[in-house]
Amino acid sequence: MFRRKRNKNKIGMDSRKKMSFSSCSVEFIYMAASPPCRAVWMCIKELGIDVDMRHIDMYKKAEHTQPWFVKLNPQHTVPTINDDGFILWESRAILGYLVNKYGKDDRLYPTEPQKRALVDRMLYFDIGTLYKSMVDYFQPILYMGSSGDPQKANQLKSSLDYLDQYLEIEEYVAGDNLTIADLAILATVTHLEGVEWSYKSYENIFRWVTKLKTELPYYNECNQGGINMFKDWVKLRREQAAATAAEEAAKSVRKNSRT
Ligand SMILES: N[C@@H](CCC(=O)N[C@@H](CS)C(=O)NCC(=O)O)C(=O)O
Repeated sequence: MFRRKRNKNKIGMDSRKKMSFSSCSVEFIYMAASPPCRAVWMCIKELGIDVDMRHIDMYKKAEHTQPWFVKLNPQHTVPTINDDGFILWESRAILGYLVNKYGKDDRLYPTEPQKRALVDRMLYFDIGTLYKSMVDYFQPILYMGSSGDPQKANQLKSSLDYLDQYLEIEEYVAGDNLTIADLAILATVTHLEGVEWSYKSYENIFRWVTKLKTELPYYNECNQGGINMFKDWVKLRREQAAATAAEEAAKSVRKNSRT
């Protein structure tokens, strides 16, 4: 287990925001554009707890590679929390921990075994199927300029089909009230807005997202800025990929005209 003493002075105060609700000692290290971070942020709001928010810029400054952060989390992923020396990463583990430790009741993460199993099933569905298929499809496009593997696109579509089926019979993804599985999956699905992949044709998903966007008073605060940040980054990556392709084409024309 990673435990570190909390040392506020090591971490610059400029990037910190204090959220004041009921008192706790959690430091939340996040990047707004990251879906797992948005999920944890929504959970913090839902629980009404007081956290120190530390934003790190992974896009322009690669702050997640700085020694202080790698020392804290060798996997250098956000979200990461520091709860008075208890360090935890992996968003779905963080969601469960925050509710277990700070929830006034077990509504967001039921303790009754079968109810909890249904929430866990959807959290595992998210990390192993839905979020995974989204990353598998979009990462080669955004990082390597690939045009997109149709087989991976189909995997993403079938993950969305499964979710759409689940939501045909349920109000929320794991039953008839909001749980941490909704927060995780809401953050995943809305990430598609950043790459302009429409999920409107998945009627039940669209209805559920629209409902949560109006039902959760903190939705915009925790999500909209991050989705826009991601959108800008996607635009930049696409422009860079187009410029590289144009340069390669010009090189090849020059080479052919010489031979
Ligand atoms: N399964 C992890 C995924 C975390 C993750 O990959 N976060 C990305 C941002 S969305 C990250 O920190 N990437 C930096 C890196 O992997 O070095 C979770 O849910 O927390």
